[in-house]
Amino acid sequence: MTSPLKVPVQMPKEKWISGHLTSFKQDPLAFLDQIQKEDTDIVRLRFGHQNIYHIKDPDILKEVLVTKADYFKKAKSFAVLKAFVGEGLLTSEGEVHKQQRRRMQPSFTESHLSSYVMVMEEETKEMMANWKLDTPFNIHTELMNVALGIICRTMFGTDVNKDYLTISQAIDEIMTTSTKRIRSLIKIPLSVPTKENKKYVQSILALENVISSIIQKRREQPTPTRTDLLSILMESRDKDGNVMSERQLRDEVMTIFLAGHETTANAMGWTMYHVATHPNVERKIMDEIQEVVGNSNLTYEHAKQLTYLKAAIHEAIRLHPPAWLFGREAKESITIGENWGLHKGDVVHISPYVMHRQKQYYQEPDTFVPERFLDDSLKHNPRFTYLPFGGGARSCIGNHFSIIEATVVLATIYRYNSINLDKNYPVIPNPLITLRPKEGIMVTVNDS
Ligand code: HEM
Repeated sequence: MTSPLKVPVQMPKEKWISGHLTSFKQDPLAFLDQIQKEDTDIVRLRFGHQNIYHIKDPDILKEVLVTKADYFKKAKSFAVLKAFVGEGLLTSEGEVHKQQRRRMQPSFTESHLSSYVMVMEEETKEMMANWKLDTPFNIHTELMNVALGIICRTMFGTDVNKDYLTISQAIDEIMTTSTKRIRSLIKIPLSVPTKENKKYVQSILALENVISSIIQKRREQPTPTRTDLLSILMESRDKDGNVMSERQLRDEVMTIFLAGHETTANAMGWTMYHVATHPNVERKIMDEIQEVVGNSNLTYEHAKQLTYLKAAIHEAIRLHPPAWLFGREAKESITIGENWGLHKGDVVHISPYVMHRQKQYYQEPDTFVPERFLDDSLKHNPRFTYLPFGGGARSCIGNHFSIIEATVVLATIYRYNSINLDKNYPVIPNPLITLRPKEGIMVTVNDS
């Protein structure tokens, strides 16, 4: 006899129509703290008519992301992202996804990563050349621009220097409005010309223009010896010998363009924020850089050896994971964990923010301690207690790229500078699609 399906505990305080969506929208991180406090592996929520199961147990996460992954697809909220990334790697499903992932993987292998280090260092030095000592500035904006420069040069073999302002304004608009649309029960179709829709569509068009000119430039100056991602995408053929459609090419370039710089810039920003509030950590990072790199140019081998800096990056994205919440949707009825029953269409929430702050896996979970990634304290933790890059077949393709990038950029900065937070500007996390510092991070720079 099969045991009856279990129904997870329902979060308290739901509203009649919106369910828990109203309290979630008011303060998403405080809402996640409430979920953290619930003494159960899965918490049941309702956003309007949508059932949501928030999973807190690493073994059940493994089922959703790995062992039973075929029963799930990307969550419905990803439909909003399709307005700008279309059917790129992040949002596509099934065979299209598998084929595209196979095509793009070579750009992320170790041999390619090592060839990107010089560009990463160069872009960082160019950024630093404009810094004025002891004058406050927003380092988060600088990191966004440097990450954008790096992704464009390494993946698409071009730079977009003159477009920084247009791009950053468009991205801010897209992030804010998409988040609003994801959290609205009623979404006004983009074809309806409301003021908000018009601004949103214009921002998407502004990015599309940037992407089109990247592709156009390559068409006008093809270089057969190139091996960057753009060449791979433009030259690869399917089993019938056909090249990728214009639309697919645009979607993949847009996906890498967006997913490849915003998240890494946030990871670097949060690391700099935590390091600035822990001067002893900054000192250790500087000493390590001096010991490993000395007076040489930074290389991939150096980056691999900067273990303390990398521990600080991992610790920062433990506390402030750029991808703080993502989801899946059940394609059919299925049970997970101890016979918890999900129906077709139910949504599963996975939050690195929640997983990374669980007391049973992290001592003093809210404290910044890079050393925990170097000693044995996390050794016995189950696999999905740390998942800043997701897991399974849909895990982040840019995982190693972003860690190398953050290591090279931050090593180049801390090699020459000490960074102090400007106390007049508090740093507040803003959970949009990614977890960003709300008004950026104001700092002053001193010689080290
Ligand atoms: C610290 C930086 C980054 C973080 C925290 C991050 C996080 C994530 C997470 C959590 C996922 C999985 C989402 C899901 O399962 O629904 C993901 C997927 C993805 N990421 Fe990243 N990412 C980062 C950097 C990058 C970079 C540098 C690139 C590209 C150069 C990139 C491209 C992608 C793509 C294309 C996917 C979809 C992969 C697939 O479904 O096959 N990401 N990322």
